Amino acid sequence: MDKTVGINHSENLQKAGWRDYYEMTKPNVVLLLLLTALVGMCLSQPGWLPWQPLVAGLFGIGALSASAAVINHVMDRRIDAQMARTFNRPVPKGKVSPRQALTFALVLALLGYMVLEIWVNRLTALLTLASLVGYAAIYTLYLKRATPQNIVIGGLAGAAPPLLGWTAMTGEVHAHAMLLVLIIYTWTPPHFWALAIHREKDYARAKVPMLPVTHGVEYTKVSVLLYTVLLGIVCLLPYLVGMTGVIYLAGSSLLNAVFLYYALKLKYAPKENTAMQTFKFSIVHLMLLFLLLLLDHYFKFSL
Ligand code: HEM
Ligand SMILES: CC(C)=CCC/C(C)=C/CC/C(C)=C/COP(=O)(O)OP(=O)(O)O
Repeated sequence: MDKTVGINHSENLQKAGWRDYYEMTKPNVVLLLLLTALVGMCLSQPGWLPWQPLVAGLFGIGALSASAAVINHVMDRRIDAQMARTFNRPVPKGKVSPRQALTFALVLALLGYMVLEIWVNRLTALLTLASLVGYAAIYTLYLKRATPQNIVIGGLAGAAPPLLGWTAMTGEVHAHAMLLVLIIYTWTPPHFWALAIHREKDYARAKVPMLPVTHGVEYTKVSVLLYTVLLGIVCLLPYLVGMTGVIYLAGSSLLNAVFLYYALKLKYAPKENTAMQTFKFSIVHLMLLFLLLLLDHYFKFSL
């Protein structure tokens, strides 16, 4: 059955509540982004963090990320209306008008930017704003519709938060922060393409040129596998440059072995739900990987 309904133009058919606004901020994604920003903050220095850049930094990065997510809901409303996964979102449903959503996004962005500028530093404010533009404008408005490499290029915006956390504490870009960015950047293709394989028909119907639509599911599975191997190598770098210790090395190797198992299964012995399982595991993988970085860091300083 075709569950998609198209945009509901009869204004406010159902009244919008705070839950609709909350949903548009992609809260689970923003929470994980904030964990990676927090890890960037913690790894930038030994011992306890100063509370002002900690609280203001997380608030500002969170508010600008949420704003980017709301803008994505507005700009993608026509695409979202055609996909089973997204047709029920507040904007395509007509619960929140594009103008209301954009006003909400503007308030979040102004608030977030001001907090970063006043209580953190200008470098962090500008880099976070650049990430918002990278995701909400460059990825959403252009790349997503233009090329199957959309998420590879656009992934840089979502990978930025560890660097944003680091600069919030130190005011400087550091090579160790760039390694954390590189990890998320390499993680993004298997994270997203696993889901895109599962939702290939959705994307085809909405005419979004995602890799499984343009190059086929088998080609995408090979790409997931290759990026997962690359991720395993990139995850070794923090240990090899002396940034982390053996706790991280052992834990991350285990996580990457499990990710590789899913990627191999997806290519060579898939069941109906393997793609979705791989996508779900990617989220657990990134969360545990960044928690491991924290554990490893504080263990080193407690010795
Ligand atoms: C260009 C980069 C990215 C793309 C295209 C992408 C794509 C997606 C998509 C389409 C979903 C929705 C799945 C659904 O609704 O069932 C999703 C979910 C998710 N993504 Fe990503 N993602 C990207 C980067 C990231 C980053 C950087 C993070 C965090 C560090 C992240 C964390 C998550 C989380 C936590 C979910 C689950 C959300 C939920 O269950 O509500 N993603 N991703
Ligand atoms: C300031 C800053 C760090 C900004 C980055 C913000 C951000 C929310 C990044 C996450 C990337 C993401 C969820 C992409 C999916 O978009 P999609 O349109 O492909 O997925 P959808 O179909 O679920 O909307």
